[in-house]
Amino acid sequence: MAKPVSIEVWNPNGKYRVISTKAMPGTRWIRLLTDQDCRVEICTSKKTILSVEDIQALIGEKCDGVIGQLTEDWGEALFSALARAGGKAFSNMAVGYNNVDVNAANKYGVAVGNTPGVLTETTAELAASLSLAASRRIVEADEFMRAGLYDGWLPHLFVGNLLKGQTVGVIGAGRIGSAYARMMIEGFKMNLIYYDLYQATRLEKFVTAYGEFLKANGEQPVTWKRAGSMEEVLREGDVISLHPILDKTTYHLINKDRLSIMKKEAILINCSRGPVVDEVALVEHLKENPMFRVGLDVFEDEPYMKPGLADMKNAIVVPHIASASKWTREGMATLAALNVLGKIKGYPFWSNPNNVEPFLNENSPPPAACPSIVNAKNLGLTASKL
Ligand SMILES: NC(=O)c1ccc[n+]([C@@H]2O[C@H](COP(=O)([O-])OP(=O)(O)OC[C@H]3O[C@@H](n4cnc5c(N)ncnc54)[C@H](O)[C@@H]3O)[C@@H](O)[C@H]2O)c1
Ligand SMILES: O=C(O)[C@H](O)CO
Repeated sequence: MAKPVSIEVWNPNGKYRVISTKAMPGTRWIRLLTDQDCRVEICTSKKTILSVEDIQALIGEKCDGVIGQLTEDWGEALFSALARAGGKAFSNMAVGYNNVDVNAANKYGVAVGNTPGVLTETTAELAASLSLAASRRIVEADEFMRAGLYDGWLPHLFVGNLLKGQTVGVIGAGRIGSAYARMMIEGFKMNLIYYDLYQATRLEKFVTAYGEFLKANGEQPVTWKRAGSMEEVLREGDVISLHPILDKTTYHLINKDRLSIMKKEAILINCSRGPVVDEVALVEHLKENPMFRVGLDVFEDEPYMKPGLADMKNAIVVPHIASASKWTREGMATLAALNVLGKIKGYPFWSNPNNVEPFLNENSPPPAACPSIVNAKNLGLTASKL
C-alpha cells in the first residue's frame, strides 16, 4: 500500500466526502460542492501523475465521489476501491475518457462523468495556432532570431505555405473538429474535406452558407466534401487535423502507409490523443520529408516523445495544452465537480451534453443535473427534463 497522500481540506464537517486528485483552476467548483454539504479533499502531492495505489490511499474507507485526471488509470482496481468506500461517482476533468474502463465502472455501479463542450473552442484554437505556426514556420523562425542568426531580409528566408484556397482536412468532425474546420474556413478561406463515421450536417450547412456569402461578395466560394474514406482526406488535404476520440478504431490511424499517401508538403496536426498517430513512423516520415510538417499537442507515450522527434525542425511540439485557457479550465473543473455532486444528490443526467452552458453561468445556480455522464444509459439513470 502506498503512503498516505497529502491533502488540503475544505468544509471539514461536510457530510459527503469528495476527493479531487489534483488542484483545479478557479474556486467555483469548490464552492458548489461545499455549499451542498460536501467535504472536499484536494490532493497536494507534488507527483504529476498519481499511481493507482496513491489514488486507492486517497479513497480510503469512505468516499462518495472522485474528480480525477486523464493521466490516471481508472480501471477495475480503482472502481472496486471506490465502490467499497460507498462511492457513486467519478468524473474525469477532460472530455476524452480513454483512461477510464467504463465497463469496470458499470460493473461497480459507478457513474463516469466527462467535460464536453466547454473546451471545444479553446482546443480548436490551439489546433488552428499549430496549423498557422507550422505553415509559416514560426517556431523555427523564432529560434533563428533568438540565436542571433538574422542578418537581413532574404527572398528565401523561412518561406512557408499560404493557407488561402488550400484544402483543410478534418478527421473526426465532432465538436472540436467542426469548430476547427469553421475557424480555418472562415479565417483563411480554405476548402473542406472531412471524414467521420457520421455526417457533420451543421458544418456542411455552415460551409455552404459561407460559400454563398463569399460568392455574393464577388469572392471565390469555399467548398466542402464528405470523404468516403480517410485515405481520400489524406491524399487531398494540405493541412490535416485529427480530432477523433481514441479507441481501437482510431489507434495508429496515422501509420507509415497512410503517411506515405499524404502530400509531401502537407501539415499534420494532432490535438486528439497521442496513440492516434504511430509516432515512430511519424519521426521516420519527418526525416525523409523535410517539407512535411507536424504540430503536436499530444504524444504516444506522454509525457515522453519517441526518440528523434525533439530533433526535428519540421515538428512543433507543445505539452498537451490545447484546453489550457482560463475560462475553459475553470469550466472543466465546474463540470467535473457537478457530475460528481449531481450523482451524490441523485439528480438526473443532463440530456444534451453538447449544451452545457447553463452549468457555466457564474451568476445563477447550476441546473439540478449531472452535466455529462457517459454511462448514464448503462446505469439506467434518468434523463433531465429541464
Ligand atoms: N489535446 C487536448 O487537450 C484535447 C482537448 C479536448 C479534447 N481532446 C480529444 O479530442 C477528442 C474529441 O473531442 P470532441 O469533444 O470533439 O468529441 P466528439 O465526440 O464531439 O468528436 C469525436 C468525433 O470523432 C468521430 N470518430 C469516432 N471514431 C472515428 C473513426 N474511427 N474515424 C473517424 N471519426 C471517428 C466521432 O464520430 C465524432 O464525431 C476527445 O475524445 C479527446 O480525446 C484533446
Ligand atoms: O480530453 C481532454 O479534455 C483533454 O485532453 C484535456 O483537456
